[in-house]
Amino acid sequence: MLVLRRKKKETGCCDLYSKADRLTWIFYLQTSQEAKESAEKNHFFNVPTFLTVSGQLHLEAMAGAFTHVFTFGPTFRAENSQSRRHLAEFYMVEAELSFTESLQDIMQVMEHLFKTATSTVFSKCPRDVELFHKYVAPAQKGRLEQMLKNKFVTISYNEAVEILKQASQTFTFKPEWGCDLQTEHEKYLVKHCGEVPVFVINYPYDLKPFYMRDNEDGPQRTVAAVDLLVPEIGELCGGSLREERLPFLESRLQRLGLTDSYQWYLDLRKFGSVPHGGFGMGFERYLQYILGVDNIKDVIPFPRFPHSCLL
Ligand SMILES: NC(=O)C[C@H](N)C(=O)O
Repeated sequence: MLVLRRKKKETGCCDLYSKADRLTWIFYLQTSQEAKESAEKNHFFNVPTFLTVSGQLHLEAMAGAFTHVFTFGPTFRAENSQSRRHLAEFYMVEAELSFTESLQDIMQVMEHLFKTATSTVFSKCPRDVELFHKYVAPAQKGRLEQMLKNKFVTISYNEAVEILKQASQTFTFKPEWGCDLQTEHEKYLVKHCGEVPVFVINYPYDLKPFYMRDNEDGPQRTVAAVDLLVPEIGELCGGSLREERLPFLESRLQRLGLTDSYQWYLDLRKFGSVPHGGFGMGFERYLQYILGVDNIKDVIPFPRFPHSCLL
């Protein structure tokens, strides 16, 4: 954690904590209806409060003032998944960069962060790393050293779907343009590219959240989104250019019926915005990958996942 924090600081990033989000962890987890009722009764914040899924929108506000910002903290997902790569609470390092107009700029920062953090962990904590590479995943060290020397591969979502369609392997989920990539697809793509980290870029518009920038390559066809897939794990990082154009954002939020909830976010554009983008990297998945740990629940002291919150 310290290495990631230091790496971001060294590159001139400003360290921020989304405090309002953090306050929400101390509250009892509730459904949105329960939260609304209890907020009406108790008037603590006067509004329903929730566990945060990401610090991104707060970072976007701060990137307007400080240009390059990052945060590192707990985030929550209510996905009912018992897989060896999902947690209900996980830590995420997130960065946001102003004055960037290309997804390549974001990918460069992602790759640089991954590589410099990993080399630093290897050189500063050799005994801890050695323990895992000796007893848990003996082949991992060589693979990672190789990976650090080579440039990550980039393919578009269109190319990814074509590769999957031409695969001799039969998938449980048939690959189709417009459908999300499943774990089995991600694994195949990484294998196809030589078991190296792979950036998949330009996903279908309808698959991605409202804040991603329309590529204008057809009527709402793709957005400037990127996912970084790594061997054994699948998605490690996700990011995008953000939609900084007010009319685009307004019409998308309107179609989704979210205009009122995100008025403050629209105001960021209304009163002056710049092209910007960012990404998030799951910390436990990062540890899983560099140490070669099979189950995500083994890289966090108190794993919380569906139907289990022991401590
Ligand atoms: N900061 C990011 O781009 C991460 C993204 N908001 C996510 O939750 O995956």
